Amino acid sequence: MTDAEQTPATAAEDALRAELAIEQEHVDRVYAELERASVRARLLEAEGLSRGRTDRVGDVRDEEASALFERDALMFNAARRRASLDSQHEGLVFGRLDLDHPPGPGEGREVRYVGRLGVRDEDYEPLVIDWRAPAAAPFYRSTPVEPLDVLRRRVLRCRGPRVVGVEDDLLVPEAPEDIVVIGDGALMAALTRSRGARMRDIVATIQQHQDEAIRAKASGVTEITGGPGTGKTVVALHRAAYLLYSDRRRFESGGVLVVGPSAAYTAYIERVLPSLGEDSVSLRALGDLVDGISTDRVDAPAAAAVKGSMRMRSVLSRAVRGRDPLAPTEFRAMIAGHPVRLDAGALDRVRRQVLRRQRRNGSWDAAGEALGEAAWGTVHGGDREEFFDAYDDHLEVDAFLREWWRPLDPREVLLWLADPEVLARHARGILSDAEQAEVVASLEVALRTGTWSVADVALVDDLAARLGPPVELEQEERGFYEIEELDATERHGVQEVTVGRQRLAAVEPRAELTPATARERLLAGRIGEVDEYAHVLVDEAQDVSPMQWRSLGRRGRWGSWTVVGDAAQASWPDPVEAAAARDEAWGGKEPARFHMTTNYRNAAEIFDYASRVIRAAVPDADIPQAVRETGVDPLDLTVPRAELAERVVAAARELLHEVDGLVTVILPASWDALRPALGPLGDRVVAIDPLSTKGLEYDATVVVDPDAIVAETAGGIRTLYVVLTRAAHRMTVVRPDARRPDTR
Ligand SMILES: Nc1ncnc2c1ncn2[C@@H]1O[C@H](COP(=O)(O)OP(=O)(O)OP(=O)(O)O)[C@@H](O)[C@H]1O
Repeated sequence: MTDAEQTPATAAEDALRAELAIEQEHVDRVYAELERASVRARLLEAEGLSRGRTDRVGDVRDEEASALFERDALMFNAARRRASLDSQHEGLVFGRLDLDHPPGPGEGREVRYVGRLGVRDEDYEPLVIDWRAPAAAPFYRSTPVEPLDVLRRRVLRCRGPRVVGVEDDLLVPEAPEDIVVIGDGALMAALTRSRGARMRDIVATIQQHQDEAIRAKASGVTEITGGPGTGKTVVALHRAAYLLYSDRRRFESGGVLVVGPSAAYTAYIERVLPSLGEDSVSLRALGDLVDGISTDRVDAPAAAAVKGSMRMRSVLSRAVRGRDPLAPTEFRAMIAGHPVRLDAGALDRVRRQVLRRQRRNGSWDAAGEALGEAAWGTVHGGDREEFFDAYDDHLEVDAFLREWWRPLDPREVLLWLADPEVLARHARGILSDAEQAEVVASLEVALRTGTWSVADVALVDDLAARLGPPVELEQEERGFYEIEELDATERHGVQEVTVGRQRLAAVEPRAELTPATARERLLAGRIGEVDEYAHVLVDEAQDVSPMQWRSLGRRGRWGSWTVVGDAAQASWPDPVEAAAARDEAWGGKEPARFHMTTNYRNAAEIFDYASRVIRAAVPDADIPQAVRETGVDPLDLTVPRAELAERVVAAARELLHEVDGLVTVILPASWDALRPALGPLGDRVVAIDPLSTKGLEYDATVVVDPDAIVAETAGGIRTLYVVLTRAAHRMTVVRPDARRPDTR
């Protein structure tokens, strides 16, 4: 076939083949260089010389700093990460820029490759530039209006080391002859692809406005807002990777904490940072924020609202200063020949006096001294020094203190509030009777099920901060051996033993070993101390309660913040109180704000449907622009209530034919019984409750009974809006007919 006879289709295929071959050649060079680096790294390691970490210093915005990178160390890192990149079938090299610099220094043509990490050849020439380096910025920043010397931006699609596709954007009105342009643009290609069970990184197609948020300055607070699907989460994660790159010393040693609403969310995003080469970031759900507790159980909305409110602060403060229900209410002893008696009122005064200045768990000595002074105050006559010598060595005093001032576990203090009388004492004038009843009922659920709720975690954290870290009491020799022996006697059926006047709890099995009862399960293990971070990234910030903001604030006291949210998706009932708590957590810093306005997730038809729903209820909702049309409207089916289950199954089955990825059926609690009916459809169909869909996305969704979703969740219509914006490609809504009787 001559050139003249070649059809347009074959010409395009030939052009593509030729371009793929050119790119493959470069990618092969990169992998060969990495192979050499990996051999060198192994040698270094064998010699014990490897540091395993780059020595980067300063801010990489300063191009000069790149000269400080130590090549071998950099390459070691690169080699170490290659294995994980290969296993994920992600491209190490994903971009190419063809630049044409104007006359002056460095004028003329230049080709730059952009990838997940920087690789240099033996002459220190860059083969690939790390996407976060300043030299890669034009890859994200160039536009036809401001091309930044870029002629063509090319996205390479690789499977492992193999180049399988390219997509080009031309940045100048007309391409020079040698510049071939392929495809319709990488962004649309990426958005049309099927979604997996895990979020993917977007390094190859970050948009200009997203790049600005990613590279925003590292200090202070960066706030990213925008409607559903605008890339807030994925941008924030790329920002975390950028911060680690730009100031690794500060952020790797200080730590970066990423917090999301649920364990399902952290599982969904967990691949993004490793695929960008960062695995030193700590991902936590709000229910896992405190070491020693891990939960995803949520309270009923009314209880969660009370427990998350700032008013709980005062209740907890009173509880910590209040009387330990297990503490003795009288102190009696014969000290240096003086009978001493302190009643409950006197003991209360001593306790309040100590706690005015010190935290409970760190004040054993102070409590002992104050008790001694109070005891001495009741003695008439006698020698003070003699009295205190006897007091200090008195076994009964020690035994009393061990009960009266025992170290308190914050979880135990929270459980005190399950007693309505105790709660009423501490919550008087703060919580209404109905609110107190909610708290009691929710703690009863904890005691019944042996599981904390997500809202409890912030309360435990607050109490832990008030109580101070638990201290191990020194074991008196006598007590120590006896307690050990008591464990043995228990095995012989001994139920209760007394040392002096102290009853020991030796009969209780150790919670960590045999968490038999629900209460023991609640108290098993230990509450860890607060880890502080150099950067805290909070996603779905609109749902964080005031008490949860306090927990986060403790972790980011000295750090910088990235906060991501959309008020229209909020399920927290008091946004004003939450905003005040949030500002307090940030230390009153004024945020740098970035607002995202393009919805990259939903097909325009799906998002139109969702935005009509939210606009009716929240006219000022932040509505982004959806960029991708499929030509297929969502289906909205009203079916007889008795047929709902089979119609949902049929809808899910239908969608399985239309998409490649997951079909997710979103079920309000009242339709939860429908789950087993979905089982036979296989593992591409999953069922989930409305609240757990926060931050997630699927190829297709079946939304069951939207009115029930509104009625049964704290966020009401806002939760429904979240649910309606989860599908990328297809959505079917199935609602029971309210007018038809419940029969076929
Ligand atoms: N530049 C981009 N290139 C390719 N895909 C993108 C880009 N920006 C966003 N996306 C995709 O759009 C989808 C939505 O992104 P993301 O989940 O971060 O949005 P969000 O604003 O956090 O949404 P929501 O608030 O609804 O949870 C994701 O699949 C993400 O990968």
